[in-house]
Amino acid sequence: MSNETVFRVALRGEELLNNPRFNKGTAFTVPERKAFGLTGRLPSKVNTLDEQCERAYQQLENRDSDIRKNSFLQSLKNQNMVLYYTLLTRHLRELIPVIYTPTEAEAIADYSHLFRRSEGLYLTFPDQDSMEEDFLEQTKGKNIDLVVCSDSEAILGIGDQGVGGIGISSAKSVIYSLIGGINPAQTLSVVLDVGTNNEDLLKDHLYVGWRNKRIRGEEYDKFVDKFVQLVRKHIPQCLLHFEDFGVTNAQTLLRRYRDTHAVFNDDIQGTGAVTLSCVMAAVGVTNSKLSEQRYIIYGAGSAGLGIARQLRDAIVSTDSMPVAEATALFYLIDKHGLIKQSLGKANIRDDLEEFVRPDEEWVEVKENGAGEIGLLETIRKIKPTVLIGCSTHAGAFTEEIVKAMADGCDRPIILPLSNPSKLVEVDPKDANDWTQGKALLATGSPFPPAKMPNGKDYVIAECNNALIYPGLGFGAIITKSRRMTDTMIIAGAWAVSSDLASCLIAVFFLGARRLASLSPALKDPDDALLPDFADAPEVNFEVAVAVAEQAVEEGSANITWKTEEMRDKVRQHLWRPIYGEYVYDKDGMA
Ligand SMILES: NC(=O)C1=CN([C@@H]2O[C@H](COP(=O)(O)OP(=O)(O)OC[C@H]3O[C@@H](n4cnc5c(N)ncnc54)[C@H](O)[C@@H]3O)[C@@H](O)[C@H]2O)C=CC1
Ligand SMILES: CC(=O)C(=O)O
Ligand SMILES: [Mg+2]
Repeated sequence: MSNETVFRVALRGEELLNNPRFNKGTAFTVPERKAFGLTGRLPSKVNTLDEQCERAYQQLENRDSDIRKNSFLQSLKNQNMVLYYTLLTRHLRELIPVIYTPTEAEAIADYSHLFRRSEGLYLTFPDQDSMEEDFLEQTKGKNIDLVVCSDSEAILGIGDQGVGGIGISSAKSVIYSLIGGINPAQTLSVVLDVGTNNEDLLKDHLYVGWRNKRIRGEEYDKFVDKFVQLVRKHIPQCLLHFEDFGVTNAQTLLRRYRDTHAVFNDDIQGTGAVTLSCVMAAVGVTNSKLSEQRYIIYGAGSAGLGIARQLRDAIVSTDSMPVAEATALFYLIDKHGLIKQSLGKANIRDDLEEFVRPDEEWVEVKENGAGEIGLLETIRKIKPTVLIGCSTHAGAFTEEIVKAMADGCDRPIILPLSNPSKLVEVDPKDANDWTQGKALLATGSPFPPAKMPNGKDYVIAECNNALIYPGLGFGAIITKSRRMTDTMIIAGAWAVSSDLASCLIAVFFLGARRLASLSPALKDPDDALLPDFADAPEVNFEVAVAVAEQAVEEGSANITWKTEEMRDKVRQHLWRPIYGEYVYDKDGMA
């Protein structure tokens, strides 16, 4: 059970007050104060958690900017974990943007100036000889279920942030607990500090990371491998989540480790899953099928390729379309324009091979001023129904582009997904106005509602992987906690091929379908394409149940839960922030 109500605790006095996991501050009861040597260390009033929340919220509201609120919440997290998560839970919609995108991007970019205290495990390239010791210092006896790691090369859309990338590992871990229900004490946030190519950081004398150019090639691979092998050796049952790696390493690491450990790349798989849910909901509104769309993916990096593959795989499995035919529905555009044969090997990454368009398709299309087939040329020729942005190219979907989309179909599906908000490909309000409310829209960061021509609000769904990865991960964790290695093997018989990634993709697909089924737009076509983040815990509960059901049904987990008891079983594993009752025990938790 994740929510014990009586804790045997070995800490006393200052040590207890300084431990965020166990500290209750003014909520320590009188008997606890006596038992733990706290009476003289606290003011006499015993507060309820409600009162503490009220006070903390007032203090938060006094901060005049989101970045200051972010710092305040960071401090609170370091002081009192239950209060931190309770406050976030009670003001979820308001505070997610403060602890996650867009504000966390600002906090990461200014990490070395805002730094106060450690947020997790910092593994630095020159210190690799002591990696195992450092790793064990933070993991021993903790029963870690989840490790979130980043090498910081591609943080959100703001690029290489060096050691500051610990901020994204830590924010993603918090979201797992807040929305997914994973016990925060059983998560570990890691930054792999392999240097940085961010000149501003290298020049900054206050930079707290390793001041060195980014390590590449064999040295990098060995360093990351050393870390992954430690995870496998010491916490073999955990889910290892990769976040915001550069696109080449992201693909390579997923490929390299997916057969031997439960690894998950959020930018590829999580984004693919949430975008699939969003597009499923949108085609529900237009009363069409995934296989009846033509897709442009603008920005063919980790997210773009993950989305293309996830949508393509879904088309193959739901609409029974052959793989080659489904793949041909996709047009990927990157920095050098449409990805087509004549761009040549030098401009096309190997992993994009299957999506390369044949040149003969474009011989009659006039290139743009840069000598490329750009976004506009592609839209005019193929009349896409879906346009997805994950390019970090702010404002790329101009009025001309958006109107060209609307010229080609009645209800264009336009998803500018780049984060943070300032990098969005188009402000959804503009896209809505330019198409007289016809565009079906969702963004990667939160935006205010747009106005429909009839004066009604059009709620802009947030199509962010955080709406689905906590449930996917939680479902996978409770499933794999029994015997993950067997899961890989057994799932092979069920899934497309015998590797864990295929199993997870299949399982994720079910999670995505469950999320899509919760779309408000399916009840009212003018409503949001995805559920609101305020409902994210309930939504992710459903996702976790779907994932667990699938894992049990296919026999990929050694658990005997019956379908009808699945919801209760998943619920029992959910962690929620509550203060337990403490009993002093010198051999208890510390
Ligand atoms: N909403 C969500 O859940 C998610 C959103 N994202 C966002 O998507 C964006 C990309 O993220 P990743 O794929 O992880 O980064 P990435 O660096 O792997 O990919 C970005 C791609 O865009 C291309 N690109 C850059 N400028 C371009 C331009 N002017 N025209 C066309 N392509 C261009 C790059 O060459 C690269 O291939 C970021 O802003 C990120 O925050 C990423 C993951 C999840
Ligand atoms: C949401 C996310 O993972 C990103 O923007 O990178
Ligand atoms: Mg990311």
